[in-house]
Amino acid sequence: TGNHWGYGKEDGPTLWHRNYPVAEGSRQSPIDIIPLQAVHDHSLGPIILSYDHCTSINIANNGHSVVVEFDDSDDRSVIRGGPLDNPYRLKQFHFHWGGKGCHGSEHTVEGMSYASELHLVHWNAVKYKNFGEAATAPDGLAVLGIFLEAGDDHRWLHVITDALYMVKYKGSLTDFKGFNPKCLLPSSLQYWTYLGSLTTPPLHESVTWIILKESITVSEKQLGKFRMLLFTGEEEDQRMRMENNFRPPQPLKGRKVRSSN
Ligand SMILES: CCCSc1c(F)c(F)c(S(=O)(=O)NC)c(F)c1F
Ligand SMILES: [Zn+2]
Repeated sequence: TGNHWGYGKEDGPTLWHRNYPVAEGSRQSPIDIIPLQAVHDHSLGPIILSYDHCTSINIANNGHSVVVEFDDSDDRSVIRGGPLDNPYRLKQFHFHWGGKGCHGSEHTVEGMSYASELHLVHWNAVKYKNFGEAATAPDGLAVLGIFLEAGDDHRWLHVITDALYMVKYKGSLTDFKGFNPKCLLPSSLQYWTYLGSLTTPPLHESVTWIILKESITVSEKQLGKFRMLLFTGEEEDQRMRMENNFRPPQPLKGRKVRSSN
Protein backbone atom coordinates (compact mmCIF):
# COMPACT_ATOMS: atom_id res chain seq x y z
CA THR A 1 0.00 0.00 0.00
CA GLY A 2 1.16 3.54 -0.73
CA ASN A 3 4.91 4.10 -0.42
CA HIS A 4 5.48 0.89 1.58
CA TRP A 5 8.89 -0.58 0.86
CA GLY A 6 11.12 -3.27 2.36
CA TYR A 7 13.81 -5.81 1.56
CA GLY A 8 11.62 -8.77 0.57
CA LYS A 9 10.79 -10.32 -2.83
CA GLU A 10 7.58 -8.28 -3.09
CA ASP A 11 8.88 -4.89 -1.88
CA GLY A 12 12.68 -5.05 -2.14
CA PRO A 13 15.39 -2.87 -3.78
CA THR A 14 14.66 -4.02 -7.37
CA LEU A 15 11.07 -2.69 -7.05
CA TRP A 16 11.74 0.63 -5.26
CA HIS A 17 11.94 2.51 -8.61
CA ARG A 18 8.13 2.11 -9.02
CA ASN A 19 7.40 4.57 -6.17
CA TYR A 20 10.85 6.24 -6.20
CA PRO A 21 12.00 6.78 -9.80
CA VAL A 22 15.22 8.45 -8.56
CA ALA A 23 16.28 4.84 -7.77
CA GLU A 24 17.53 4.85 -11.38
CA GLY A 25 19.23 8.26 -11.03
CA SER A 26 22.79 9.32 -11.77
CA ARG A 27 24.17 9.39 -8.20
CA GLN A 28 22.68 6.41 -6.38
CA SER A 29 24.22 4.55 -3.42
CA PRO A 30 25.71 2.23 -2.37
CA ILE A 31 28.50 1.49 -4.88
CA ASP A 32 31.31 -1.02 -5.29
CA ILE A 33 34.55 0.76 -4.38
CA ILE A 34 37.62 -0.19 -6.43
CA PRO A 35 40.59 1.23 -4.46
CA LEU A 36 43.00 1.22 -7.42
CA GLN A 37 40.54 3.34 -9.44
CA ALA A 38 40.04 5.86 -6.64
CA VAL A 39 41.75 9.22 -7.29
CA HIS A 40 44.28 10.21 -4.61
CA ASP A 41 43.31 13.83 -3.97
CA HIS A 42 46.00 15.57 -1.90
CA SER A 43 43.70 18.56 -1.34
CA LEU A 44 41.48 16.25 0.76
CA GLY A 45 42.28 17.00 4.40
CA PRO A 46 41.50 14.76 7.39
CA ILE A 47 37.92 14.40 8.57
CA ILE A 48 37.38 15.87 12.02
CA LEU A 49 34.77 14.36 14.33
CA SER A 50 33.72 16.50 17.32
CA TYR A 51 31.41 14.11 19.18
CA ASP A 52 32.67 14.82 22.71
CA HIS A 53 29.55 16.61 23.88
CA CYS A 54 27.18 14.65 21.71
CA THR A 55 23.74 13.93 23.10
CA SER A 56 22.14 10.65 22.23
CA ILE A 57 18.42 10.65 23.01
CA ASN A 58 16.86 7.30 22.15
CA ILE A 59 17.20 4.02 20.30
CA ALA A 60 14.35 2.87 18.04
CA ASN A 61 13.23 0.15 15.63
CA ASN A 62 11.79 1.97 12.59
CA GLY A 63 10.87 -1.24 10.76
CA HIS A 64 13.93 -0.98 8.50
CA SER A 65 16.85 -0.73 10.94
CA VAL A 66 17.75 0.14 14.54
CA VAL A 67 18.42 3.87 14.88
CA VAL A 68 20.04 5.97 17.64
CA GLU A 69 18.82 9.59 17.44
CA PHE A 70 20.78 12.63 18.65
CA ASP A 71 19.85 16.14 19.77
CA ASP A 72 20.79 18.19 16.69
CA SER A 73 19.53 21.58 18.02
CA ASP A 74 23.08 23.00 18.03
CA ASP A 75 26.60 22.28 16.74
CA ARG A 76 27.50 20.07 19.72
CA SER A 77 28.35 17.02 17.58
CA VAL A 78 29.61 17.65 14.08
CA ILE A 79 31.75 16.21 11.31
CA ARG A 80 33.93 18.64 9.33
CA GLY A 81 36.94 18.72 7.02
CA GLY A 82 37.72 16.15 4.34
CA PRO A 83 35.45 16.86 1.32
CA LEU A 84 33.05 18.99 3.39
CA ASP A 85 32.81 22.80 3.03
CA ASN A 86 30.78 23.20 6.22
CA PRO A 87 30.39 21.38 9.55
CA TYR A 88 27.51 18.85 9.37
CA ARG A 89 25.47 18.02 12.50
CA LEU A 90 25.05 14.43 13.73
CA LYS A 91 21.37 13.47 13.46
CA GLN A 92 21.36 9.69 13.92
CA PHE A 93 23.21 6.47 13.30
CA HIS A 94 21.90 3.08 12.22
CA PHE A 95 23.14 -0.21 10.81
CA HIS A 96 22.61 -2.50 7.80
CA TRP A 97 23.42 -6.22 8.19
CA GLY A 98 23.05 -9.68 6.66
CA GLY A 99 21.48 -12.98 7.63
CA LYS A 100 23.27 -15.88 9.39
CA GLY A 101 26.91 -15.94 8.19
CA CYS A 102 26.13 -14.11 4.93
CA HIS A 103 27.20 -10.57 4.19
CA GLY A 104 25.29 -7.42 5.02
CA SER A 105 27.23 -4.27 4.15
CA GLU A 106 25.87 -1.89 1.49
CA HIS A 107 29.11 -0.62 0.00
CA THR A 108 31.49 -3.32 -1.23
CA VAL A 109 35.25 -3.15 -1.84
CA GLU A 110 36.28 -4.87 -5.06
CA GLY A 111 33.12 -6.97 -4.85
CA MET A 112 33.80 -7.98 -1.24
CA SER A 113 31.09 -7.21 1.31
CA TYR A 114 31.38 -7.05 5.08
CA ALA A 115 29.05 -8.48 7.72
CA SER A 116 27.48 -5.10 8.44
CA GLU A 117 27.79 -1.34 7.81
CA LEU A 118 27.27 1.49 10.31
CA HIS A 119 25.96 4.80 8.97
CA LEU A 120 26.39 8.05 10.92
CA VAL A 121 24.02 10.56 9.31
CA HIS A 122 24.86 14.30 9.47
CA TRP A 123 23.17 17.35 7.92
CA ASN A 124 24.38 20.77 6.74
CA ALA A 125 22.85 23.14 9.31
CA VAL A 126 24.87 26.10 7.96
CA LYS A 127 22.99 26.10 4.64
CA TYR A 128 19.64 24.46 5.56
CA LYS A 129 17.20 25.24 8.35
CA ASN A 130 16.24 21.65 9.21
CA PHE A 131 17.09 18.03 8.44
CA GLY A 132 14.15 17.57 6.08
CA GLU A 133 15.26 20.46 3.88
CA ALA A 134 18.88 19.28 3.92
CA ALA A 135 17.83 15.71 3.05
CA THR A 136 16.64 16.87 -0.39
CA ALA A 137 19.60 19.18 -1.20
CA PRO A 138 22.61 17.97 -3.24
CA ASP A 139 25.03 19.05 -0.46
CA GLY A 140 22.60 18.52 2.39
CA LEU A 141 23.82 15.31 4.05
CA ALA A 142 27.13 13.69 4.94
CA VAL A 143 27.08 10.01 5.90
CA LEU A 144 30.11 8.41 7.53
CA GLY A 145 30.15 4.70 6.68
CA ILE A 146 32.06 2.17 8.78
CA PHE A 147 32.40 -1.51 7.86
CA LEU A 148 31.85 -4.16 10.56
CA GLU A 149 33.84 -7.39 10.15
CA ALA A 150 33.02 -10.62 12.04
CA GLY A 151 35.71 -11.59 14.55
CA ASP A 152 36.32 -10.86 18.24
CA ASP A 153 33.78 -9.11 20.47
CA HIS A 154 33.68 -5.32 20.09
CA ARG A 155 34.40 -3.81 23.50
CA TRP A 156 31.76 -1.07 23.23
CA LEU A 157 29.16 -2.42 20.79
CA HIS A 158 27.57 -4.41 23.65
CA VAL A 159 26.17 -1.10 24.96
CA ILE A 160 23.99 -1.10 21.82
CA THR A 161 23.38 -4.85 21.48
CA ASP A 162 22.34 -5.05 25.18
CA ALA A 163 19.56 -2.53 24.44
CA LEU A 164 18.21 -4.28 21.33
CA TYR A 165 15.80 -6.54 23.24
CA MET A 166 13.94 -3.35 24.24
CA VAL A 167 13.30 -2.39 20.58
CA LYS A 168 12.50 -5.81 19.17
CA TYR A 169 9.33 -4.73 17.39
CA LYS A 170 8.83 -2.15 14.63
CA GLY A 171 7.72 1.16 16.21
CA SER A 172 9.37 0.51 19.59
CA LEU A 173 11.64 3.16 21.12
CA THR A 174 13.45 3.57 24.41
CA ASP A 175 15.75 6.07 26.15
CA PHE A 176 19.39 5.81 25.13
CA LYS A 177 21.32 8.66 26.76
CA GLY A 178 25.04 9.38 26.99
CA PHE A 179 26.24 7.14 24.15
CA ASN A 180 29.22 8.59 22.28
CA PRO A 181 29.67 6.93 18.85
CA LYS A 182 33.35 7.86 18.91
CA CYS A 183 33.82 4.47 20.62
CA LEU A 184 32.74 2.75 17.39
CA LEU A 185 35.49 4.29 15.21
CA PRO A 186 38.48 2.31 13.92
CA SER A 187 41.99 3.62 14.66
CA SER A 188 42.50 5.17 11.21
CA LEU A 189 40.18 7.80 9.66
CA GLN A 190 41.59 7.26 6.15
CA TYR A 191 38.60 7.30 3.78
CA TRP A 192 37.09 7.13 0.31
CA THR A 193 34.57 9.82 -0.65
CA TYR A 194 32.03 10.23 -3.46
CA LEU A 195 28.68 11.90 -4.17
CA GLY A 196 25.68 9.62 -3.71
CA SER A 197 22.30 9.11 -2.14
CA LEU A 198 20.29 7.67 0.70
CA THR A 199 20.32 3.87 0.33
CA THR A 200 16.70 3.59 1.43
CA PRO A 201 13.62 5.29 0.01
CA PRO A 202 13.17 8.20 -0.66
CA LEU A 203 16.73 7.63 -2.06
CA HIS A 204 17.38 11.41 -2.18
CA GLU A 205 20.63 12.26 -4.06
CA SER A 206 21.80 14.45 -1.20
CA VAL A 207 24.67 12.52 0.41
CA THR A 208 28.40 13.22 0.44
CA TRP A 209 29.64 9.73 1.37
CA ILE A 210 32.73 9.29 3.55
CA ILE A 211 33.59 5.59 3.86
CA LEU A 212 36.37 4.59 6.26
CA LYS A 213 38.95 2.23 4.77
CA GLU A 214 39.54 0.45 8.09
CA SER A 215 36.75 -1.78 9.45
CA ILE A 216 35.90 -2.48 13.07
CA THR A 217 35.59 -6.04 14.38
CA VAL A 218 32.44 -7.34 16.09
CA SER A 219 31.58 -10.90 17.12
CA GLU A 220 29.05 -13.24 15.51
CA LYS A 221 27.28 -13.20 18.89
CA GLN A 222 26.92 -9.40 18.75
CA LEU A 223 25.76 -9.55 15.11
CA GLY A 224 23.25 -12.24 16.09
CA LYS A 225 21.56 -9.81 18.48
CA PHE A 226 20.77 -7.48 15.54
CA ARG A 227 19.05 -10.42 13.85
CA MET A 228 16.67 -10.92 16.79
CA LEU A 229 15.08 -7.59 15.89
CA LEU A 230 11.88 -7.78 13.82
CA PHE A 231 10.76 -5.88 10.70
CA THR A 232 7.22 -6.38 12.04
CA GLY A 233 5.25 -4.76 14.84
CA GLU A 234 4.09 -6.42 18.10
CA GLU A 235 0.47 -6.46 16.84
CA GLU A 236 1.34 -8.26 13.56
CA ASP A 237 0.89 -12.03 13.65
CA GLN A 238 3.55 -12.75 11.01
CA ARG A 239 6.98 -12.24 12.63
CA MET A 240 9.76 -11.34 10.19
CA ARG A 241 13.35 -11.30 11.47
CA MET A 242 15.19 -8.06 10.66
CA GLU A 243 18.13 -9.16 8.50
CA ASN A 244 19.56 -8.53 5.00
CA ASN A 245 18.38 -4.90 5.24
CA PHE A 246 20.95 -3.75 2.67
CA ARG A 247 20.65 -2.34 -0.88
CA PRO A 248 23.09 -3.87 -3.42
CA PRO A 249 25.70 -1.69 -5.20
CA GLN A 250 24.35 0.70 -7.87
CA PRO A 251 25.89 1.86 -11.19
CA LEU A 252 28.75 4.38 -10.79
CA LYS A 253 27.53 6.31 -13.93
CA GLY A 254 30.85 8.05 -14.44
CA ARG A 255 31.34 9.23 -10.86
CA LYS A 256 34.84 9.56 -9.42
CA VAL A 257 35.69 8.07 -6.03
CA ARG A 258 38.41 10.07 -4.28
CA SER A 259 40.78 8.72 -1.68
CA SER A 260 42.34 10.56 1.26
CA ASN A 261 46.08 10.02 1.17
C1 LIG B 1 15.07 10.93 5.46
C2 LIG B 1 15.55 9.69 6.18
C3 LIG B 1 15.70 9.86 7.68
S1 LIG B 1 17.38 9.72 8.25
C4 LIG B 1 18.15 8.46 7.31
C5 LIG B 1 17.85 7.13 7.49
F1 LIG B 1 16.95 6.77 8.43
C6 LIG B 1 18.46 6.15 6.73
F2 LIG B 1 18.14 4.86 6.97
C7 LIG B 1 19.36 6.48 5.76
S2 LIG B 1 20.04 5.25 4.72
O1 LIG B 1 19.82 5.70 3.39
O2 LIG B 1 19.49 3.98 5.08
N1 LIG B 1 21.56 5.07 4.98
C8 LIG B 1 22.47 6.02 4.39
C9 LIG B 1 19.68 7.81 5.59
F3 LIG B 1 20.59 8.19 4.67
C10 LIG B 1 19.08 8.79 6.35
F4 LIG B 1 19.37 10.08 6.15
ZN1 LIG C 1 22.07 3.48 6.13
